[in-house]
Amino acid sequence: MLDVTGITRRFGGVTALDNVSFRVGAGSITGIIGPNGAGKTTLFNIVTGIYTPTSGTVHLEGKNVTRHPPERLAAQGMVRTFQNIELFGRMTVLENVMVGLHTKSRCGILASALRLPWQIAEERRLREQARHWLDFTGIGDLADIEAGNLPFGKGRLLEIARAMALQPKVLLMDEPAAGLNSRETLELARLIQRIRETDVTVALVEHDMELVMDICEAIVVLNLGKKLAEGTPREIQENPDVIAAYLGEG
Ligand SMILES: Nc1ncnc2c1ncn2[C@@H]1O[C@H](COP(=O)(O)OP(=O)(O)OP(=O)(O)O)[C@@H](O)[C@H]1O
Repeated sequence: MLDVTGITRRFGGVTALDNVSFRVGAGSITGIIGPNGAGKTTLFNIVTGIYTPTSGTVHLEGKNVTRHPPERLAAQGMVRTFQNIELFGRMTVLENVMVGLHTKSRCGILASALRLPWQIAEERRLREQARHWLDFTGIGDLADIEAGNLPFGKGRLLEIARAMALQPKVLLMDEPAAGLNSRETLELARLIQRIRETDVTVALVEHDMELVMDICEAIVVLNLGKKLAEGTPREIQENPDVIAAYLGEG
């Protein structure tokens, strides 16, 4: 589904990533982990088109998408969520999802202001889709409140609803559990599993080991810019190099 091959990224004299390759299998939940400074964020930003690699390629379903900007990647089926949630605080929860849908619809926000009959029908269709994804993430009852008034954990669910509304093939999540309490993290785990059940491939960068070990079937470990290991949660937990890298961190 997603093939990352030989990615290197240098920032001046610092090699943040050194020849990193891995594959995210279709229909999998894949975790990318590693101690602080391992290169996870840099890798994520390269895969999602925010940074360009110094060398290496990214393929989505066999197509070379290296250096495609985020909007183009979204249209091709790769959508991401951010660690720092970016919502439109003065819009309602429902409108936040609809804004994303408008970018895909033939009816832009300005055009829809003209209120022609087909535009009204289109608007209704987008509203129903947006409601569907709010229900899916469990915040349908909050549709009409201002997004700025959402508690943090619900904001994260809204961001996921907004990403899912774009109907990605692969969803990349940047530390989805950051800032969540243990109950919210458990709910997030179940939600990510339900996302996968809708045939969306998931890759996540995450510090919460319990979450990663619970839901990922494949894990890639980075350390000091290099791929240290990859395998099942069990293989990773038993890998002496991985244990040493994490002990070294503490
Ligand atoms: N824009 C930049 N300019 C210079 N160096 C950078 C830049 N971005 C990252 N680096 C360096 O690249 C290395 C990898 O950083 P990165 O943020 O990708 O790691 P990380 O695994 O995401 O860490 P953390 O878990 O702490 O978020 C670090 O040495 C960092 O200092």
